[in-house]
Amino acid sequence: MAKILVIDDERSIRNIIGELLEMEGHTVKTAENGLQGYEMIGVEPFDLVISDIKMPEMDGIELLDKLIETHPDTTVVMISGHGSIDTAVECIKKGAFDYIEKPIDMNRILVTVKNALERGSLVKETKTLRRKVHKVAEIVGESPAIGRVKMLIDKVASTDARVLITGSNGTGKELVARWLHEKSDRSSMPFVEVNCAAIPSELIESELFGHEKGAFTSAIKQRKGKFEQADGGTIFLDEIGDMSLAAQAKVLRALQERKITRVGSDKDINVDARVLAATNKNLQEEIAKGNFREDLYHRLSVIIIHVPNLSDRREDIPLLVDHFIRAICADKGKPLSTITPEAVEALCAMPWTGNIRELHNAVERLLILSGREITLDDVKLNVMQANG
Ligand SMILES: Nc1ncnc2c1ncn2[C@@H]1O[C@H](COP(=O)(O)OP(=O)(O)OP(=O)(O)O)[C@@H](O)[C@H]1O
Repeated sequence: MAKILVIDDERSIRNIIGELLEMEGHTVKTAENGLQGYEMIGVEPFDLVISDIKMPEMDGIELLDKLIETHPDTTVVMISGHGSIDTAVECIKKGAFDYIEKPIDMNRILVTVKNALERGSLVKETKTLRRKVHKVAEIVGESPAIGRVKMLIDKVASTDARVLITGSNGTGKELVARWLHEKSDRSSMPFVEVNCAAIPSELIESELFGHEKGAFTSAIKQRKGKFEQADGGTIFLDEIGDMSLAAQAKVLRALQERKITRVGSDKDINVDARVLAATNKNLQEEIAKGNFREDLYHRLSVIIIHVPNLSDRREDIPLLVDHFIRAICADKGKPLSTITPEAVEALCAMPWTGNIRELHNAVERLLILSGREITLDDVKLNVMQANG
């Protein structure tokens, strides 16, 4: 059943609609004006908002405008008084789903709510399907080293345990994080990635936790942070070892209390996001140097998945080369190229300090620069020499 928020300054209207919908099995909360309602929506999500138009503090139109900006997926139904039908029609043009006229007709409410909830679930379903179409790439490899990684993914994905993914650049840490999400019960909800190294330290707090309008000079409107965007889903904190100590303290609080506060606000917001983190740094060393908080490390590393270097699983290289040739040719709409066994052997013997990303780029380069068959000479000329 759905969670519905009824906003009206007339208590009798709130009660009539509330009781009716509760009898239908829905969970109903009420607010006296737009401002109060908007604050409640900031704290917990609602499947449907039913709002009066004329109200003190913040009216229904202003509320609708704000919701379209900050909660575009929320379905809104307006309640219009005798004189405000034109305004109600305006609201529908803006994005409200429908309106109900006063005096309230019980049957009309039930039909409108049913339709509005159906629309809401269709929007969610479409998003889920869209996400499914962008399927997560396969983890290719049959070596014992990658087999252990896959086994750990299968074991821990469906738990809500926090996972720290370690390994060098380009080994596939992000891919592991995506699979942990994909194989979890949260897979129909968002997977939100944050590259902690790419965000300047003075912006990271607002990026992670959001901000209120006017919280700082460039905060021209309210914005949800990544933790809120990941509510119900997974947040992936990539390059966590590069996060400033100040930001680490804030993340620690979010993990301990499962609550966040937007910059410029003093209100706590509950968030239910599973946290995955990755790093190519040795966090124990960073702790010893005073660059990383030990308490945060222990919060993040309930499970540790180490993704091995490609040089430690060379037996996977032929499979990966074959996989990348097929994937890149299909992607570019090119006929399938082949590669000679000697060329594969040469690729297997290379150092691959950039790991799978480097191998992928090398195969892409070979497909561009070689003929339909990739030979040992092609590898020597375009990969070995190019890599010095
Ligand atoms: N086992 C694998 N099979 C197929 N493709 C893989 C595999 N592992 C990684 N890849 C591909 O290699 C590329 C690099 O992987 P990914 O971005 O996950 O690495 P990373 O460890 O997160 O890198 P960085 O530390 O630089 O962020 C991606 O295109 C990914 O899809």
